[in-house]
Amino acid sequence: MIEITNVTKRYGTKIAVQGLNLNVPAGELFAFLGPNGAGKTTTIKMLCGLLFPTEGTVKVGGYDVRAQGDDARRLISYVPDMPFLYEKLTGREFLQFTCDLYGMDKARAADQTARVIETFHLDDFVDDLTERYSHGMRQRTVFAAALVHEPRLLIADEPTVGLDPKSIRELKVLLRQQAESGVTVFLSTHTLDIAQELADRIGILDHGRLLGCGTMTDLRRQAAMNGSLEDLFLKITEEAVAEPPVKV
Ligand SMILES: Nc1ncnc2c1ncn2[C@@H]1O[C@H](COP(=O)(O)OP(=O)(O)OP(=O)(O)O)[C@@H](O)[C@H]1O
Repeated sequence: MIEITNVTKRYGTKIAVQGLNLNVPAGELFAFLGPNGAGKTTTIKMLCGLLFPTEGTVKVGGYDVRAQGDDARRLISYVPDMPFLYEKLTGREFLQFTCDLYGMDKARAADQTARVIETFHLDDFVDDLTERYSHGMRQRTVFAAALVHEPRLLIADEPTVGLDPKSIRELKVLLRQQAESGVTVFLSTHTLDIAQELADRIGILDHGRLLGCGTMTDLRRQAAMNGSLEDLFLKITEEAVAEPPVKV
């Protein structure tokens, strides 16, 4: 579903992503980790077509994000770490607006809107203006909007930050269910225990280079140690200096 091939992204002389190769198959829950400034957001923006690589290609669902952007974007939903809602719309109006953006016909939009309102337990507040929502209510509404058009690739940047334990549990269940239903989930996070618990595979990026990528077993083998993802992450990033990037 995701094919990133030899991608480098420069901002002027600054190299944010360097020689990145990464394939993520359909239905995988992939966690993308890295210290601050590693290049995660830059990579995500290239996946969504918000930025283009300086070198290399990014494909989603077989579509080149640059040359066939409309086709690629139809498959994608992106939930950024600071989700945006139109404050003067109600949650329901925001969902309708999202359905319109994706060109959904009225019947499908109505069915899908009802489905996500139920899934995310929005009934109690979906007809209130979103400016009155708490962080958790906003996050649930944003995820509902992200899934209302049934994307094939769901990209979520730090989705659990600021949520209470029950909402985190619900979100974790939802992300796994999405992956099991065939949706590719690309999760960028600093919360390593969530990545360890949820992800099929984990990629570790630092200074724009992919230092490690695989299952927990693969990463333990690479780091030559048994430990938590936190232990592996610290070892791999600390040992990374001057190591060549991993090709996946
Ligand atoms: N618009 C920009 N212009 C110049 N440099 C940028 C720009 N955006 C990002 N960078 C730089 O590119 C590098 C990668 O940034 P990016 O935001 O992709 O990292 P990140 O892994 O998402 O970090 P964080 O975890 O802190 O959000 C950083 O050194 C950052 O300063």
